[in-house]
Amino acid sequence: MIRSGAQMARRLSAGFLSRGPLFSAGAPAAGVPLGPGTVRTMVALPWPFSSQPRDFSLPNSSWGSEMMRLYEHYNSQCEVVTEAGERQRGPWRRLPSYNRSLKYATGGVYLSKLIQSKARLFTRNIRAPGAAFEYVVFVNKEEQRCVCVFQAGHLLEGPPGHVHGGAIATMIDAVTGTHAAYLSGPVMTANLNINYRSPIPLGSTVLIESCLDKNEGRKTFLSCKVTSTDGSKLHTEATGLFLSITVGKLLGV
Ligand SMILES: CCCCCCCCCCCCCCCC(=O)SCCNC(=O)CCNC(=O)[C@H](O)C(C)(C)COP(=O)(O)OP(=O)(O)OC[C@H]1O[C@@H](n2cnc3c(N)ncnc32)[C@H](O)[C@@H]1OP(=O)(O)O
Repeated sequence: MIRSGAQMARRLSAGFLSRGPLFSAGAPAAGVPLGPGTVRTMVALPWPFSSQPRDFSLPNSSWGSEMMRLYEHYNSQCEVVTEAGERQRGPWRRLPSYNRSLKYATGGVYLSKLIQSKARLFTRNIRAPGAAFEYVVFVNKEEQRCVCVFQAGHLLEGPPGHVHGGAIATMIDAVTGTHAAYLSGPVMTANLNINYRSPIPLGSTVLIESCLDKNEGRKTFLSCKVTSTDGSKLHTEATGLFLSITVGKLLGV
């Protein structure tokens, strides 16, 4: 059956809307029950021999002690054990991250084929662990807050020994954009306003925090701070405006 671009966009749009949040990843997390009596475990085979997509938000050998400490801090709050010994979802949720982000977003596989099969998420296309953007994003739905633990690799140098301002802007866009998409569905960055307050040493781990300021119709306003991991040093602050878009907009119909 031949469909017009507009028909295809409507179908995809309906698919996105009816199939839940963008971040229901294609591959289930480790140990997630799939149905009565079945538990699929995502075995940590050394990439690239695994048939599963690589989730870049999981620890790898390049992560330093501070990156690991903060990962464990937030990850331990993704699941809590009640007094009765039951496991329950905690206040935080780790968002998976793939280099074909659209393909592994719910319903995105068709869209990723239509747009460009070779497309890769900019921050996730350098294979060497630790060379560039190492990060993991956690969201707290109740507090409408998002935290990213970011370790900046040697390929991101700008001023000698420090992180390039464009790489910092990239991470701010990625974190606030992910947060906006989590809150509001498909969005595009309309405005980013960034103030650089103190340089980030290359190789260091920093925290990038995004908070919802307000929602007004199609507009999601967020503010963002990049700080040292103990919060004592402010590196960068930013505000962002994201506009909700239809899938048709991405397809240009
Ligand atoms: C399907 C997705 C699944 C994804 C699942 C995986 C997720 C994996 C996470 C990856 C995370 C990476 C996140 C990267 C995100 C980018 O980097 S996006 C790339 C950079 N951004 C762009 O290229 C956007 C380019 N600009 C545009 O396409 C269009 O201008 C926009 C932003 C879509 C807006 O166009 P529009 O929809 O026609 O809206 P328009 O009618 O012009 O304006 C609507 C309202 O917004 C206001 N407005 C528009 N622009 C502005 C502005 N710059 N400043 C202030 N107000 C503005 C207007 O004044 C108007 O206000 P009202 O009059 O309604 O009060």
